[in-house]
Amino acid sequence: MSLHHCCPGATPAVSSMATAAAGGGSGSGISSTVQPFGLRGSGQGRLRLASRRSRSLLLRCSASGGGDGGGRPDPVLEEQRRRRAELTARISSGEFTAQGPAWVAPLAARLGKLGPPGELAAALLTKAAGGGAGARKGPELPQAVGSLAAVTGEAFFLPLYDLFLTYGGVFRLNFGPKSFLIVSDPVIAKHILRDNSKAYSKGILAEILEFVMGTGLIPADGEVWRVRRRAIVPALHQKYVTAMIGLFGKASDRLCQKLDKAASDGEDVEMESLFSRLTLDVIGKAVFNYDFDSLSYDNGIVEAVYVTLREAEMRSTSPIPTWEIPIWKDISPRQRKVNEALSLINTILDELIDTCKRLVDEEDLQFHEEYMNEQDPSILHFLLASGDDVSSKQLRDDLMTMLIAGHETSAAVLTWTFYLLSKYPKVMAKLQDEADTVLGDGLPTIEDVKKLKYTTRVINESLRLYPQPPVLIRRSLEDDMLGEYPIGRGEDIFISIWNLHRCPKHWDDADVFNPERWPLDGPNPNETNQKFSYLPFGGGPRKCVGDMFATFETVVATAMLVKRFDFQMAPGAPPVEMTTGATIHTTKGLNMTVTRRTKPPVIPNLQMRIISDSEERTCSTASMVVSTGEDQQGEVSTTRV
Ligand code: HEM
Repeated sequence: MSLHHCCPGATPAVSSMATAAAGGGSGSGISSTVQPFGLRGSGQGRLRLASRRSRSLLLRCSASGGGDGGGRPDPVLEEQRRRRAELTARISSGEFTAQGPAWVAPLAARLGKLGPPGELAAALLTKAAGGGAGARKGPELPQAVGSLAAVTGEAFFLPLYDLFLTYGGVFRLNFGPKSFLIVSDPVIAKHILRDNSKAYSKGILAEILEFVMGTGLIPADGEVWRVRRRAIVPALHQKYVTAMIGLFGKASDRLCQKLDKAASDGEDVEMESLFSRLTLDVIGKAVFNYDFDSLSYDNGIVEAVYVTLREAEMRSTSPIPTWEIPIWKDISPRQRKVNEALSLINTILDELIDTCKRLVDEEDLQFHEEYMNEQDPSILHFLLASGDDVSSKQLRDDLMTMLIAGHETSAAVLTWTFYLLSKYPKVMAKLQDEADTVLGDGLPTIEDVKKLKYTTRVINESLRLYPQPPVLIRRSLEDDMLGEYPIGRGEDIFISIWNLHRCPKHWDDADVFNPERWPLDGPNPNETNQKFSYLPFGGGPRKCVGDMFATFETVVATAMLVKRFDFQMAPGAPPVEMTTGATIHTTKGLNMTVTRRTKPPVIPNLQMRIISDSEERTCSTASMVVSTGEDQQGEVSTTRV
C-alpha cells in the first residue's frame, strides 16, 4: 500500500489522470486499444527532432553499464532497457506521428497580433486545442496524448520517463479533455517548488486525501498550511531526532529477533511487509506515543490503519471515484469497512490526545525550544506542551498525516534498499564491513550513526533510484512561465522526481546503483547542493519535515540488519516489479532468504619455526583468535587461546 506523501506525490497523479479520463465525458479519447501515448499539436518536424534526441539519450542510457557489482545482469535494468528500446522503435516507426492541429500555434500567434479581441481568440483557440496557456505569450508546450490503459497497466511514472526522453523537461500530457504538465527539468522544478511556490497549491492531492488527512500538513494549502507548518516543524528539533535513535534501534532489534526465528526455521521472509510494520511501530511511538507493536501481532488498530492506507491508495489509482457516488458510498461493504476503520483510528487518536493533555496539565512545564518530555518525547506531547491552540480535529488531521507520511515512505526506502543490496553484493559487503566496524553490541547511538557514512550514502543512492514518492503534485494558482512556456491558472502539474533522478544528462550511469558517486566526506546530497536534480525530500517551503528523522531511521535499520544477517532473493521468488502507490511498491513482495552471518574465522598469523628436531614447535599465540560460535545475541564471539 502506499500513500504517504504518497499522497503527496505519485498516486493521485494516476487518479487524477484516470479520473479525468473516466469522467471526461464526451470524446474523452480514452480507449483501451489505442497506443499508450501519441503526439499531438507539435508538428512533424518537432517530432523528428524529438525522436533523434531521444535516441541519442537512449544510447547514452543503455551504454551506462548496469552490472550488479557481482557480474549478474540486473533484471530491473534489463526490463527498463527492453521497454525503452521498444518505445524508441515505436517512435521511429511513426506510431507517435503528430495528428493534432499543427496550425494552432502559428494561427494563434497571428491572432495575437490583432489586439485584444485577437488575443482573446488566440487564448480560446489554444485552450480549445488543449493548450491552456494563460495570458502570457510564448511557444506552445510539446504535447503527448495518454491512454488510460497505459497509466493503469504499470507503474505510471515509467511511461513518463520515456516521454521525458522524447519531449523534454516540460510537456503537456493530454487525457481526453484533461491535460497535465509533466516537469522533469531541475530549473523548472525549482521554480515551482521554491522560487514561485506561492503560485502553486497541492491541487488534486488535497482532494484525494481529504477523507483521511483532512487539512493535515501534506494536503493543506494557504493559511492553514502556514500556521500548521510553523507549529509542527519545531517539534522535530535536534534533541528529539537524537532521542528517536534509541527508538529506531529498539524497533529494528525487534525485527532482528523476528528474522532470527525465520533464519533458524529456514523460512523465507517477505521483507516489504516487515518493513511496513517496522516503520509503523516507529512512527506510532514517535508521533503520538502509541505502540502498535505490529511486528509482534495484528490487532484491530493495526488492521484499521492498513484498511485506511489501502483505501487511500485505491482512491489514488482508481479510474472511477465510486466513493463519491451518493448511495453507493453508504451501502458498499468496502466503504463501510473504511468508515469503521477511520472511526476506530479517530477514537484512539482522541483518547491519546486526551491522555496527553492530562499529562501536560500535570507536568511542571518549562517549555523551551528543545523541550522534550523524557517519558513521552512524542510530537503530540510537544505540540500540546507548546500551547498550540488548535482544534482536536486539526490535531487529529496532523497526527494522521504524519503517521502516513512517516510510515509508507521509510518502509519503501528500506524495501528498495534491500532489493538493491541483493543485486549488488559488493556494496553489501562494504556495508557489512562498516556496520561491523562501527556498531557495538548495544543499540546504535547518535555517535555511531554519524560514523555510518557509507550506510548513509547507500540510503542517499537508494533514494535517487527509487524516490518516494516518485512524483510531486501541484496546481497553478495563477498564470506563470515554465521556462519559455506560458501556462495558465488551474494547470495540474506532476514534477517527476523519478525523471530528475535518472536524467542521463545529469547523472553518469544514471540507472546504476553506485553509492560511491557520493564522496564519503562530501556534503550530504540534497536539493540545494544538487541544484534540484536530486530532491528525495522535495524542496522549498514544503520540503519534508521528517528528512533527518527518516534518514537516521533507515540508516539505523539498515546497519543493524546487515550486521546480523545476509540477505538474498529467495530461490524461486517472483521477479521484483514496481507498482504505485504514492510510494513505489513491489507487485508481489520482496521475498528473501535471510541467514545469520557468521564472521569468517580470523586466520592466525602463525610464525612457525622448526628450531631443531629436539626443540619444541613454537608459535606466536598472542594474536591468535578462533571463532567459538554464536552467543545468545547471535553475535560471533571470539576467545583468545
Ligand atoms: C524516507 C522517508 C521520507 C521521504 C522519502 C519523504 C519525502 C517527502 C517529500 C518528497 C515531501 C514533499 C512533498 C511535496 O512537496 O509535495 C515530504 C513532505 C512531508 N513529509 Fe516526508 N518523507 C519521508 C519521511 C517523513 C517522516 C518520517 C515524516 C514525519 C515524521 C514526514 C513528514 C512529512 C510532512 C508533514 C510533509 C509535508 C510538509 C509540508 O507540506 O509542509 N516525512 N516528504
